[in-house]
Amino acid sequence: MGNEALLQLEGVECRYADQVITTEIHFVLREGEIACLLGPSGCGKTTLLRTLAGFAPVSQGRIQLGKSVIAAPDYQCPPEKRRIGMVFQDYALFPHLDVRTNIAFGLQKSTLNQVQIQARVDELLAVTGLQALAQRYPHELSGGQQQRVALARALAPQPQLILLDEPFSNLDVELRRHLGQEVRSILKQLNMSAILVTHDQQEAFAMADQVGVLYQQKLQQWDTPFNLYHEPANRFVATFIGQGSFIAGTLLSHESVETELGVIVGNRAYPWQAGTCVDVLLRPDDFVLAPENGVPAVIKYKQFAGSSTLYGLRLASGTCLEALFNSHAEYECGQSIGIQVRAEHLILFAQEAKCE
Ligand SMILES: Nc1ncnc2c1ncn2[C@@H]1O[C@H](COP(=O)(O)OP(=O)(O)OP(=O)(O)O)[C@@H](O)[C@H]1O
Repeated sequence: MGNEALLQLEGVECRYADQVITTEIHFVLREGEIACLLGPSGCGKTTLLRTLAGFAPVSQGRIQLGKSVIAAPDYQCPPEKRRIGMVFQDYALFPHLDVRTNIAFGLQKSTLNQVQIQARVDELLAVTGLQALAQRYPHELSGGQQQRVALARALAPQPQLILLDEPFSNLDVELRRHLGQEVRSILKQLNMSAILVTHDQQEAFAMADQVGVLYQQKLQQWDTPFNLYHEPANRFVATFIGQGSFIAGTLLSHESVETELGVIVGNRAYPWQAGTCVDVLLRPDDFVLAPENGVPAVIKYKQFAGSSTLYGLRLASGTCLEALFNSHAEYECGQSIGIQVRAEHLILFAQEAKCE
C-alpha cells in the first residue's frame, strides 16, 4: 500500500443554506486505502460524500486531491473534472444499455479510441467477474451483480478515488458480507482508494482500513477499526462502536483501577492522579467465567448467537453488564455465575463527580 496522502480534508465545513451539517472535518486518506464514514442517521455522512464528489460546496476549509485543491469556499472544481468515481445505493445503471455498454459509458468522452475502450471494458469485466454477463441488461441481473456493474462503470475512467454511498444497503445480509469482501478485494487489487458510507458497523470493520465516526457535526475519531474498538477517543465512540458497559472505579496508579470486579490492570497509562474517580468501559469479551473465585453475577437475559452467547448480568450492587461466553457452556436466566475481568485494553473516562 502506498503511503502518499491522496485526499486531505482541512477544517472542512458543509452547509445547506444557513444550516451547518458538518464542521471542522480533518482527515487524510492515503493511496490505496479504503475508509468508511460511520455515524447515526442524519449526522452528515452523505453530505460529506456529496461535498467530496463536488455536488455540494465547501463553506469553510479545503479539500485537496493529489496535489490539487478541488474545493474551498472560493473555488469548486466541477464534479466531472475531479477524477472521482461514484457508486450509489440504487446502482443507477442505464436500463436500456447492456452491461458492456453501461461500463463503457463514462469512456465515450475520453481520449480512448473504440478498440482501447473495449479493451478497458474487458479488463473491468474480468476484474469484477462479469464476463459471462456482458450482454445482459440491468433487469436481467441480481442486485449484487448490478452493484458490481456499477463499480466497474465507476472504475472505468481510472479515477483517483471511488466514493460508495451505502452500496450494499439494498442487499440481504449474507450477500452484503460476501459482496463487501469482494469489493474490498477488487479495490485492493487495483490499489484504488475509496470512501464508503455505511450504517453497518460490521461492514465498516470488515471493509475499511480507516473508519471515520461522525456525530454532532464533527468527526469524533478517524482511526483503524481495531483502535476505534480498543482505544475509543471519547464516550460517544466507546458506546457507538461495539457493545460495552461502564462501571465505576478509582485509580490506584496510572494503569490500574479498583472496581467492584476487583483490580483491573491495563496496557496503557492515564495521566490522572491515584484516587481519581473514573468510568471503566468493559466490552462483553472482557469477561471470563470463574466459577471458583469470580464475582457473583445473576443472569437477567441471554441471546444465543451461534458460537457464543451474550448474557445480561447483574452484580450484587445492582450494576448491569453484558458478557459474551462460548456457547458450549449453557446457563439459565436467574442462575448466579462467577465472573472475572480479563481485559488488556483498559479504557477509562474521568467521572465529573467525585466518588464516595
Ligand atoms: N438538500 C438538502 N437540503 C437541506 N438539508 C439537507 C439536504 N440534504 C440533507 N439535509 C440535511 O442534512 C443533514 C445530514 O443529512 P445526510 O443525508 O448527510 O445524513 P446521513 O448521515 O447520510 O444520514 P443517513 O444515515 O440517514 O443517510 C440532515 O439533517 C438532513 O435533513
